[in-house]
Amino acid sequence: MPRFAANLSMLYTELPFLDRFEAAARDGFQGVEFLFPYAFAPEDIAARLRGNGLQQVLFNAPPGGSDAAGFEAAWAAGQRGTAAVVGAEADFRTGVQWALRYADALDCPRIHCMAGLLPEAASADQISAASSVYESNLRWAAAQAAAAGREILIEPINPRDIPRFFLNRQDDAHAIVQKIGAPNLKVQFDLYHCQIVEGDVATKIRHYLPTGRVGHFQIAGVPERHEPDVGELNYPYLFNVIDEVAAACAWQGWVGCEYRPQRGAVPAGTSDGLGWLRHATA
Ligand SMILES: O=C(O)C(=O)[C@H](O)CO
Ligand SMILES: [Mg+2]
Repeated sequence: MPRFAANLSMLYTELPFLDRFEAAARDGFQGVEFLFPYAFAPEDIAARLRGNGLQQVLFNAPPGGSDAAGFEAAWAAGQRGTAAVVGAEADFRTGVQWALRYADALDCPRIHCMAGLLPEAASADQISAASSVYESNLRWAAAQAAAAGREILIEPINPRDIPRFFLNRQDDAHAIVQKIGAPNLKVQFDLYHCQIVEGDVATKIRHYLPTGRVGHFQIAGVPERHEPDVGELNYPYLFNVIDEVAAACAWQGWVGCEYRPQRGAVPAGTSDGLGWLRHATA
């Protein structure tokens, strides 16, 4: 079975953030991911990782803004990344530098750089300008990350959850990664978003995983974004597909569990809903 990482921004939210690490380890996770570490000192997060025998496998570069308070304010104001946002190039670079410092402290191999939003009713010229900024920002970020031994990931996100998000489709993500051609620039393949936007998920795993351009998977039930055993995707089948293809191409990444638990009562809500994980790893 794939290696599963708990997404601590969505799982265990019944607990304070720093206590979620222990809860994840107690449930058998060996890796964790989350959106943003910037509200906490890197050494405090590193201590929780070490103390619970966990690996940090992924987190996001800031969503906008230029310092820790600004990052939180940007997220609260609806900013969803700066990589493809014309005029936000300085914030993008500052954000990547912050992320690389945290990645070093947390020994985290991957950083997700969210693309950000297009303007309302974007014209063809505005879309083309966003594409150019996206390409030059990602080239720069991949070079910075390569020097630090890290990967940069980009993720297609469905436009129902994030209207006007610049990157929605797997083929568009792979096209930009191929065009830039940096070996440490990869795609974060979130099966939840893929199913909502385009479907044909198993075939896309078989097509894209062997290219070497997939850096990470994420999962959730569709359409409610609850546990993976709730909804229209057959995850036991998809886990077998990932296993089979990963073995054939020696892929050794992680599958992030990025869903909102629906089962059980607080405080055991997240753990109660992990029957799917116990079944998958039995
Ligand atoms: O929303 C998702 O699927 C993600 O993975 C982002 O990192 C969070 O917006
Ligand atoms: Mg995701």
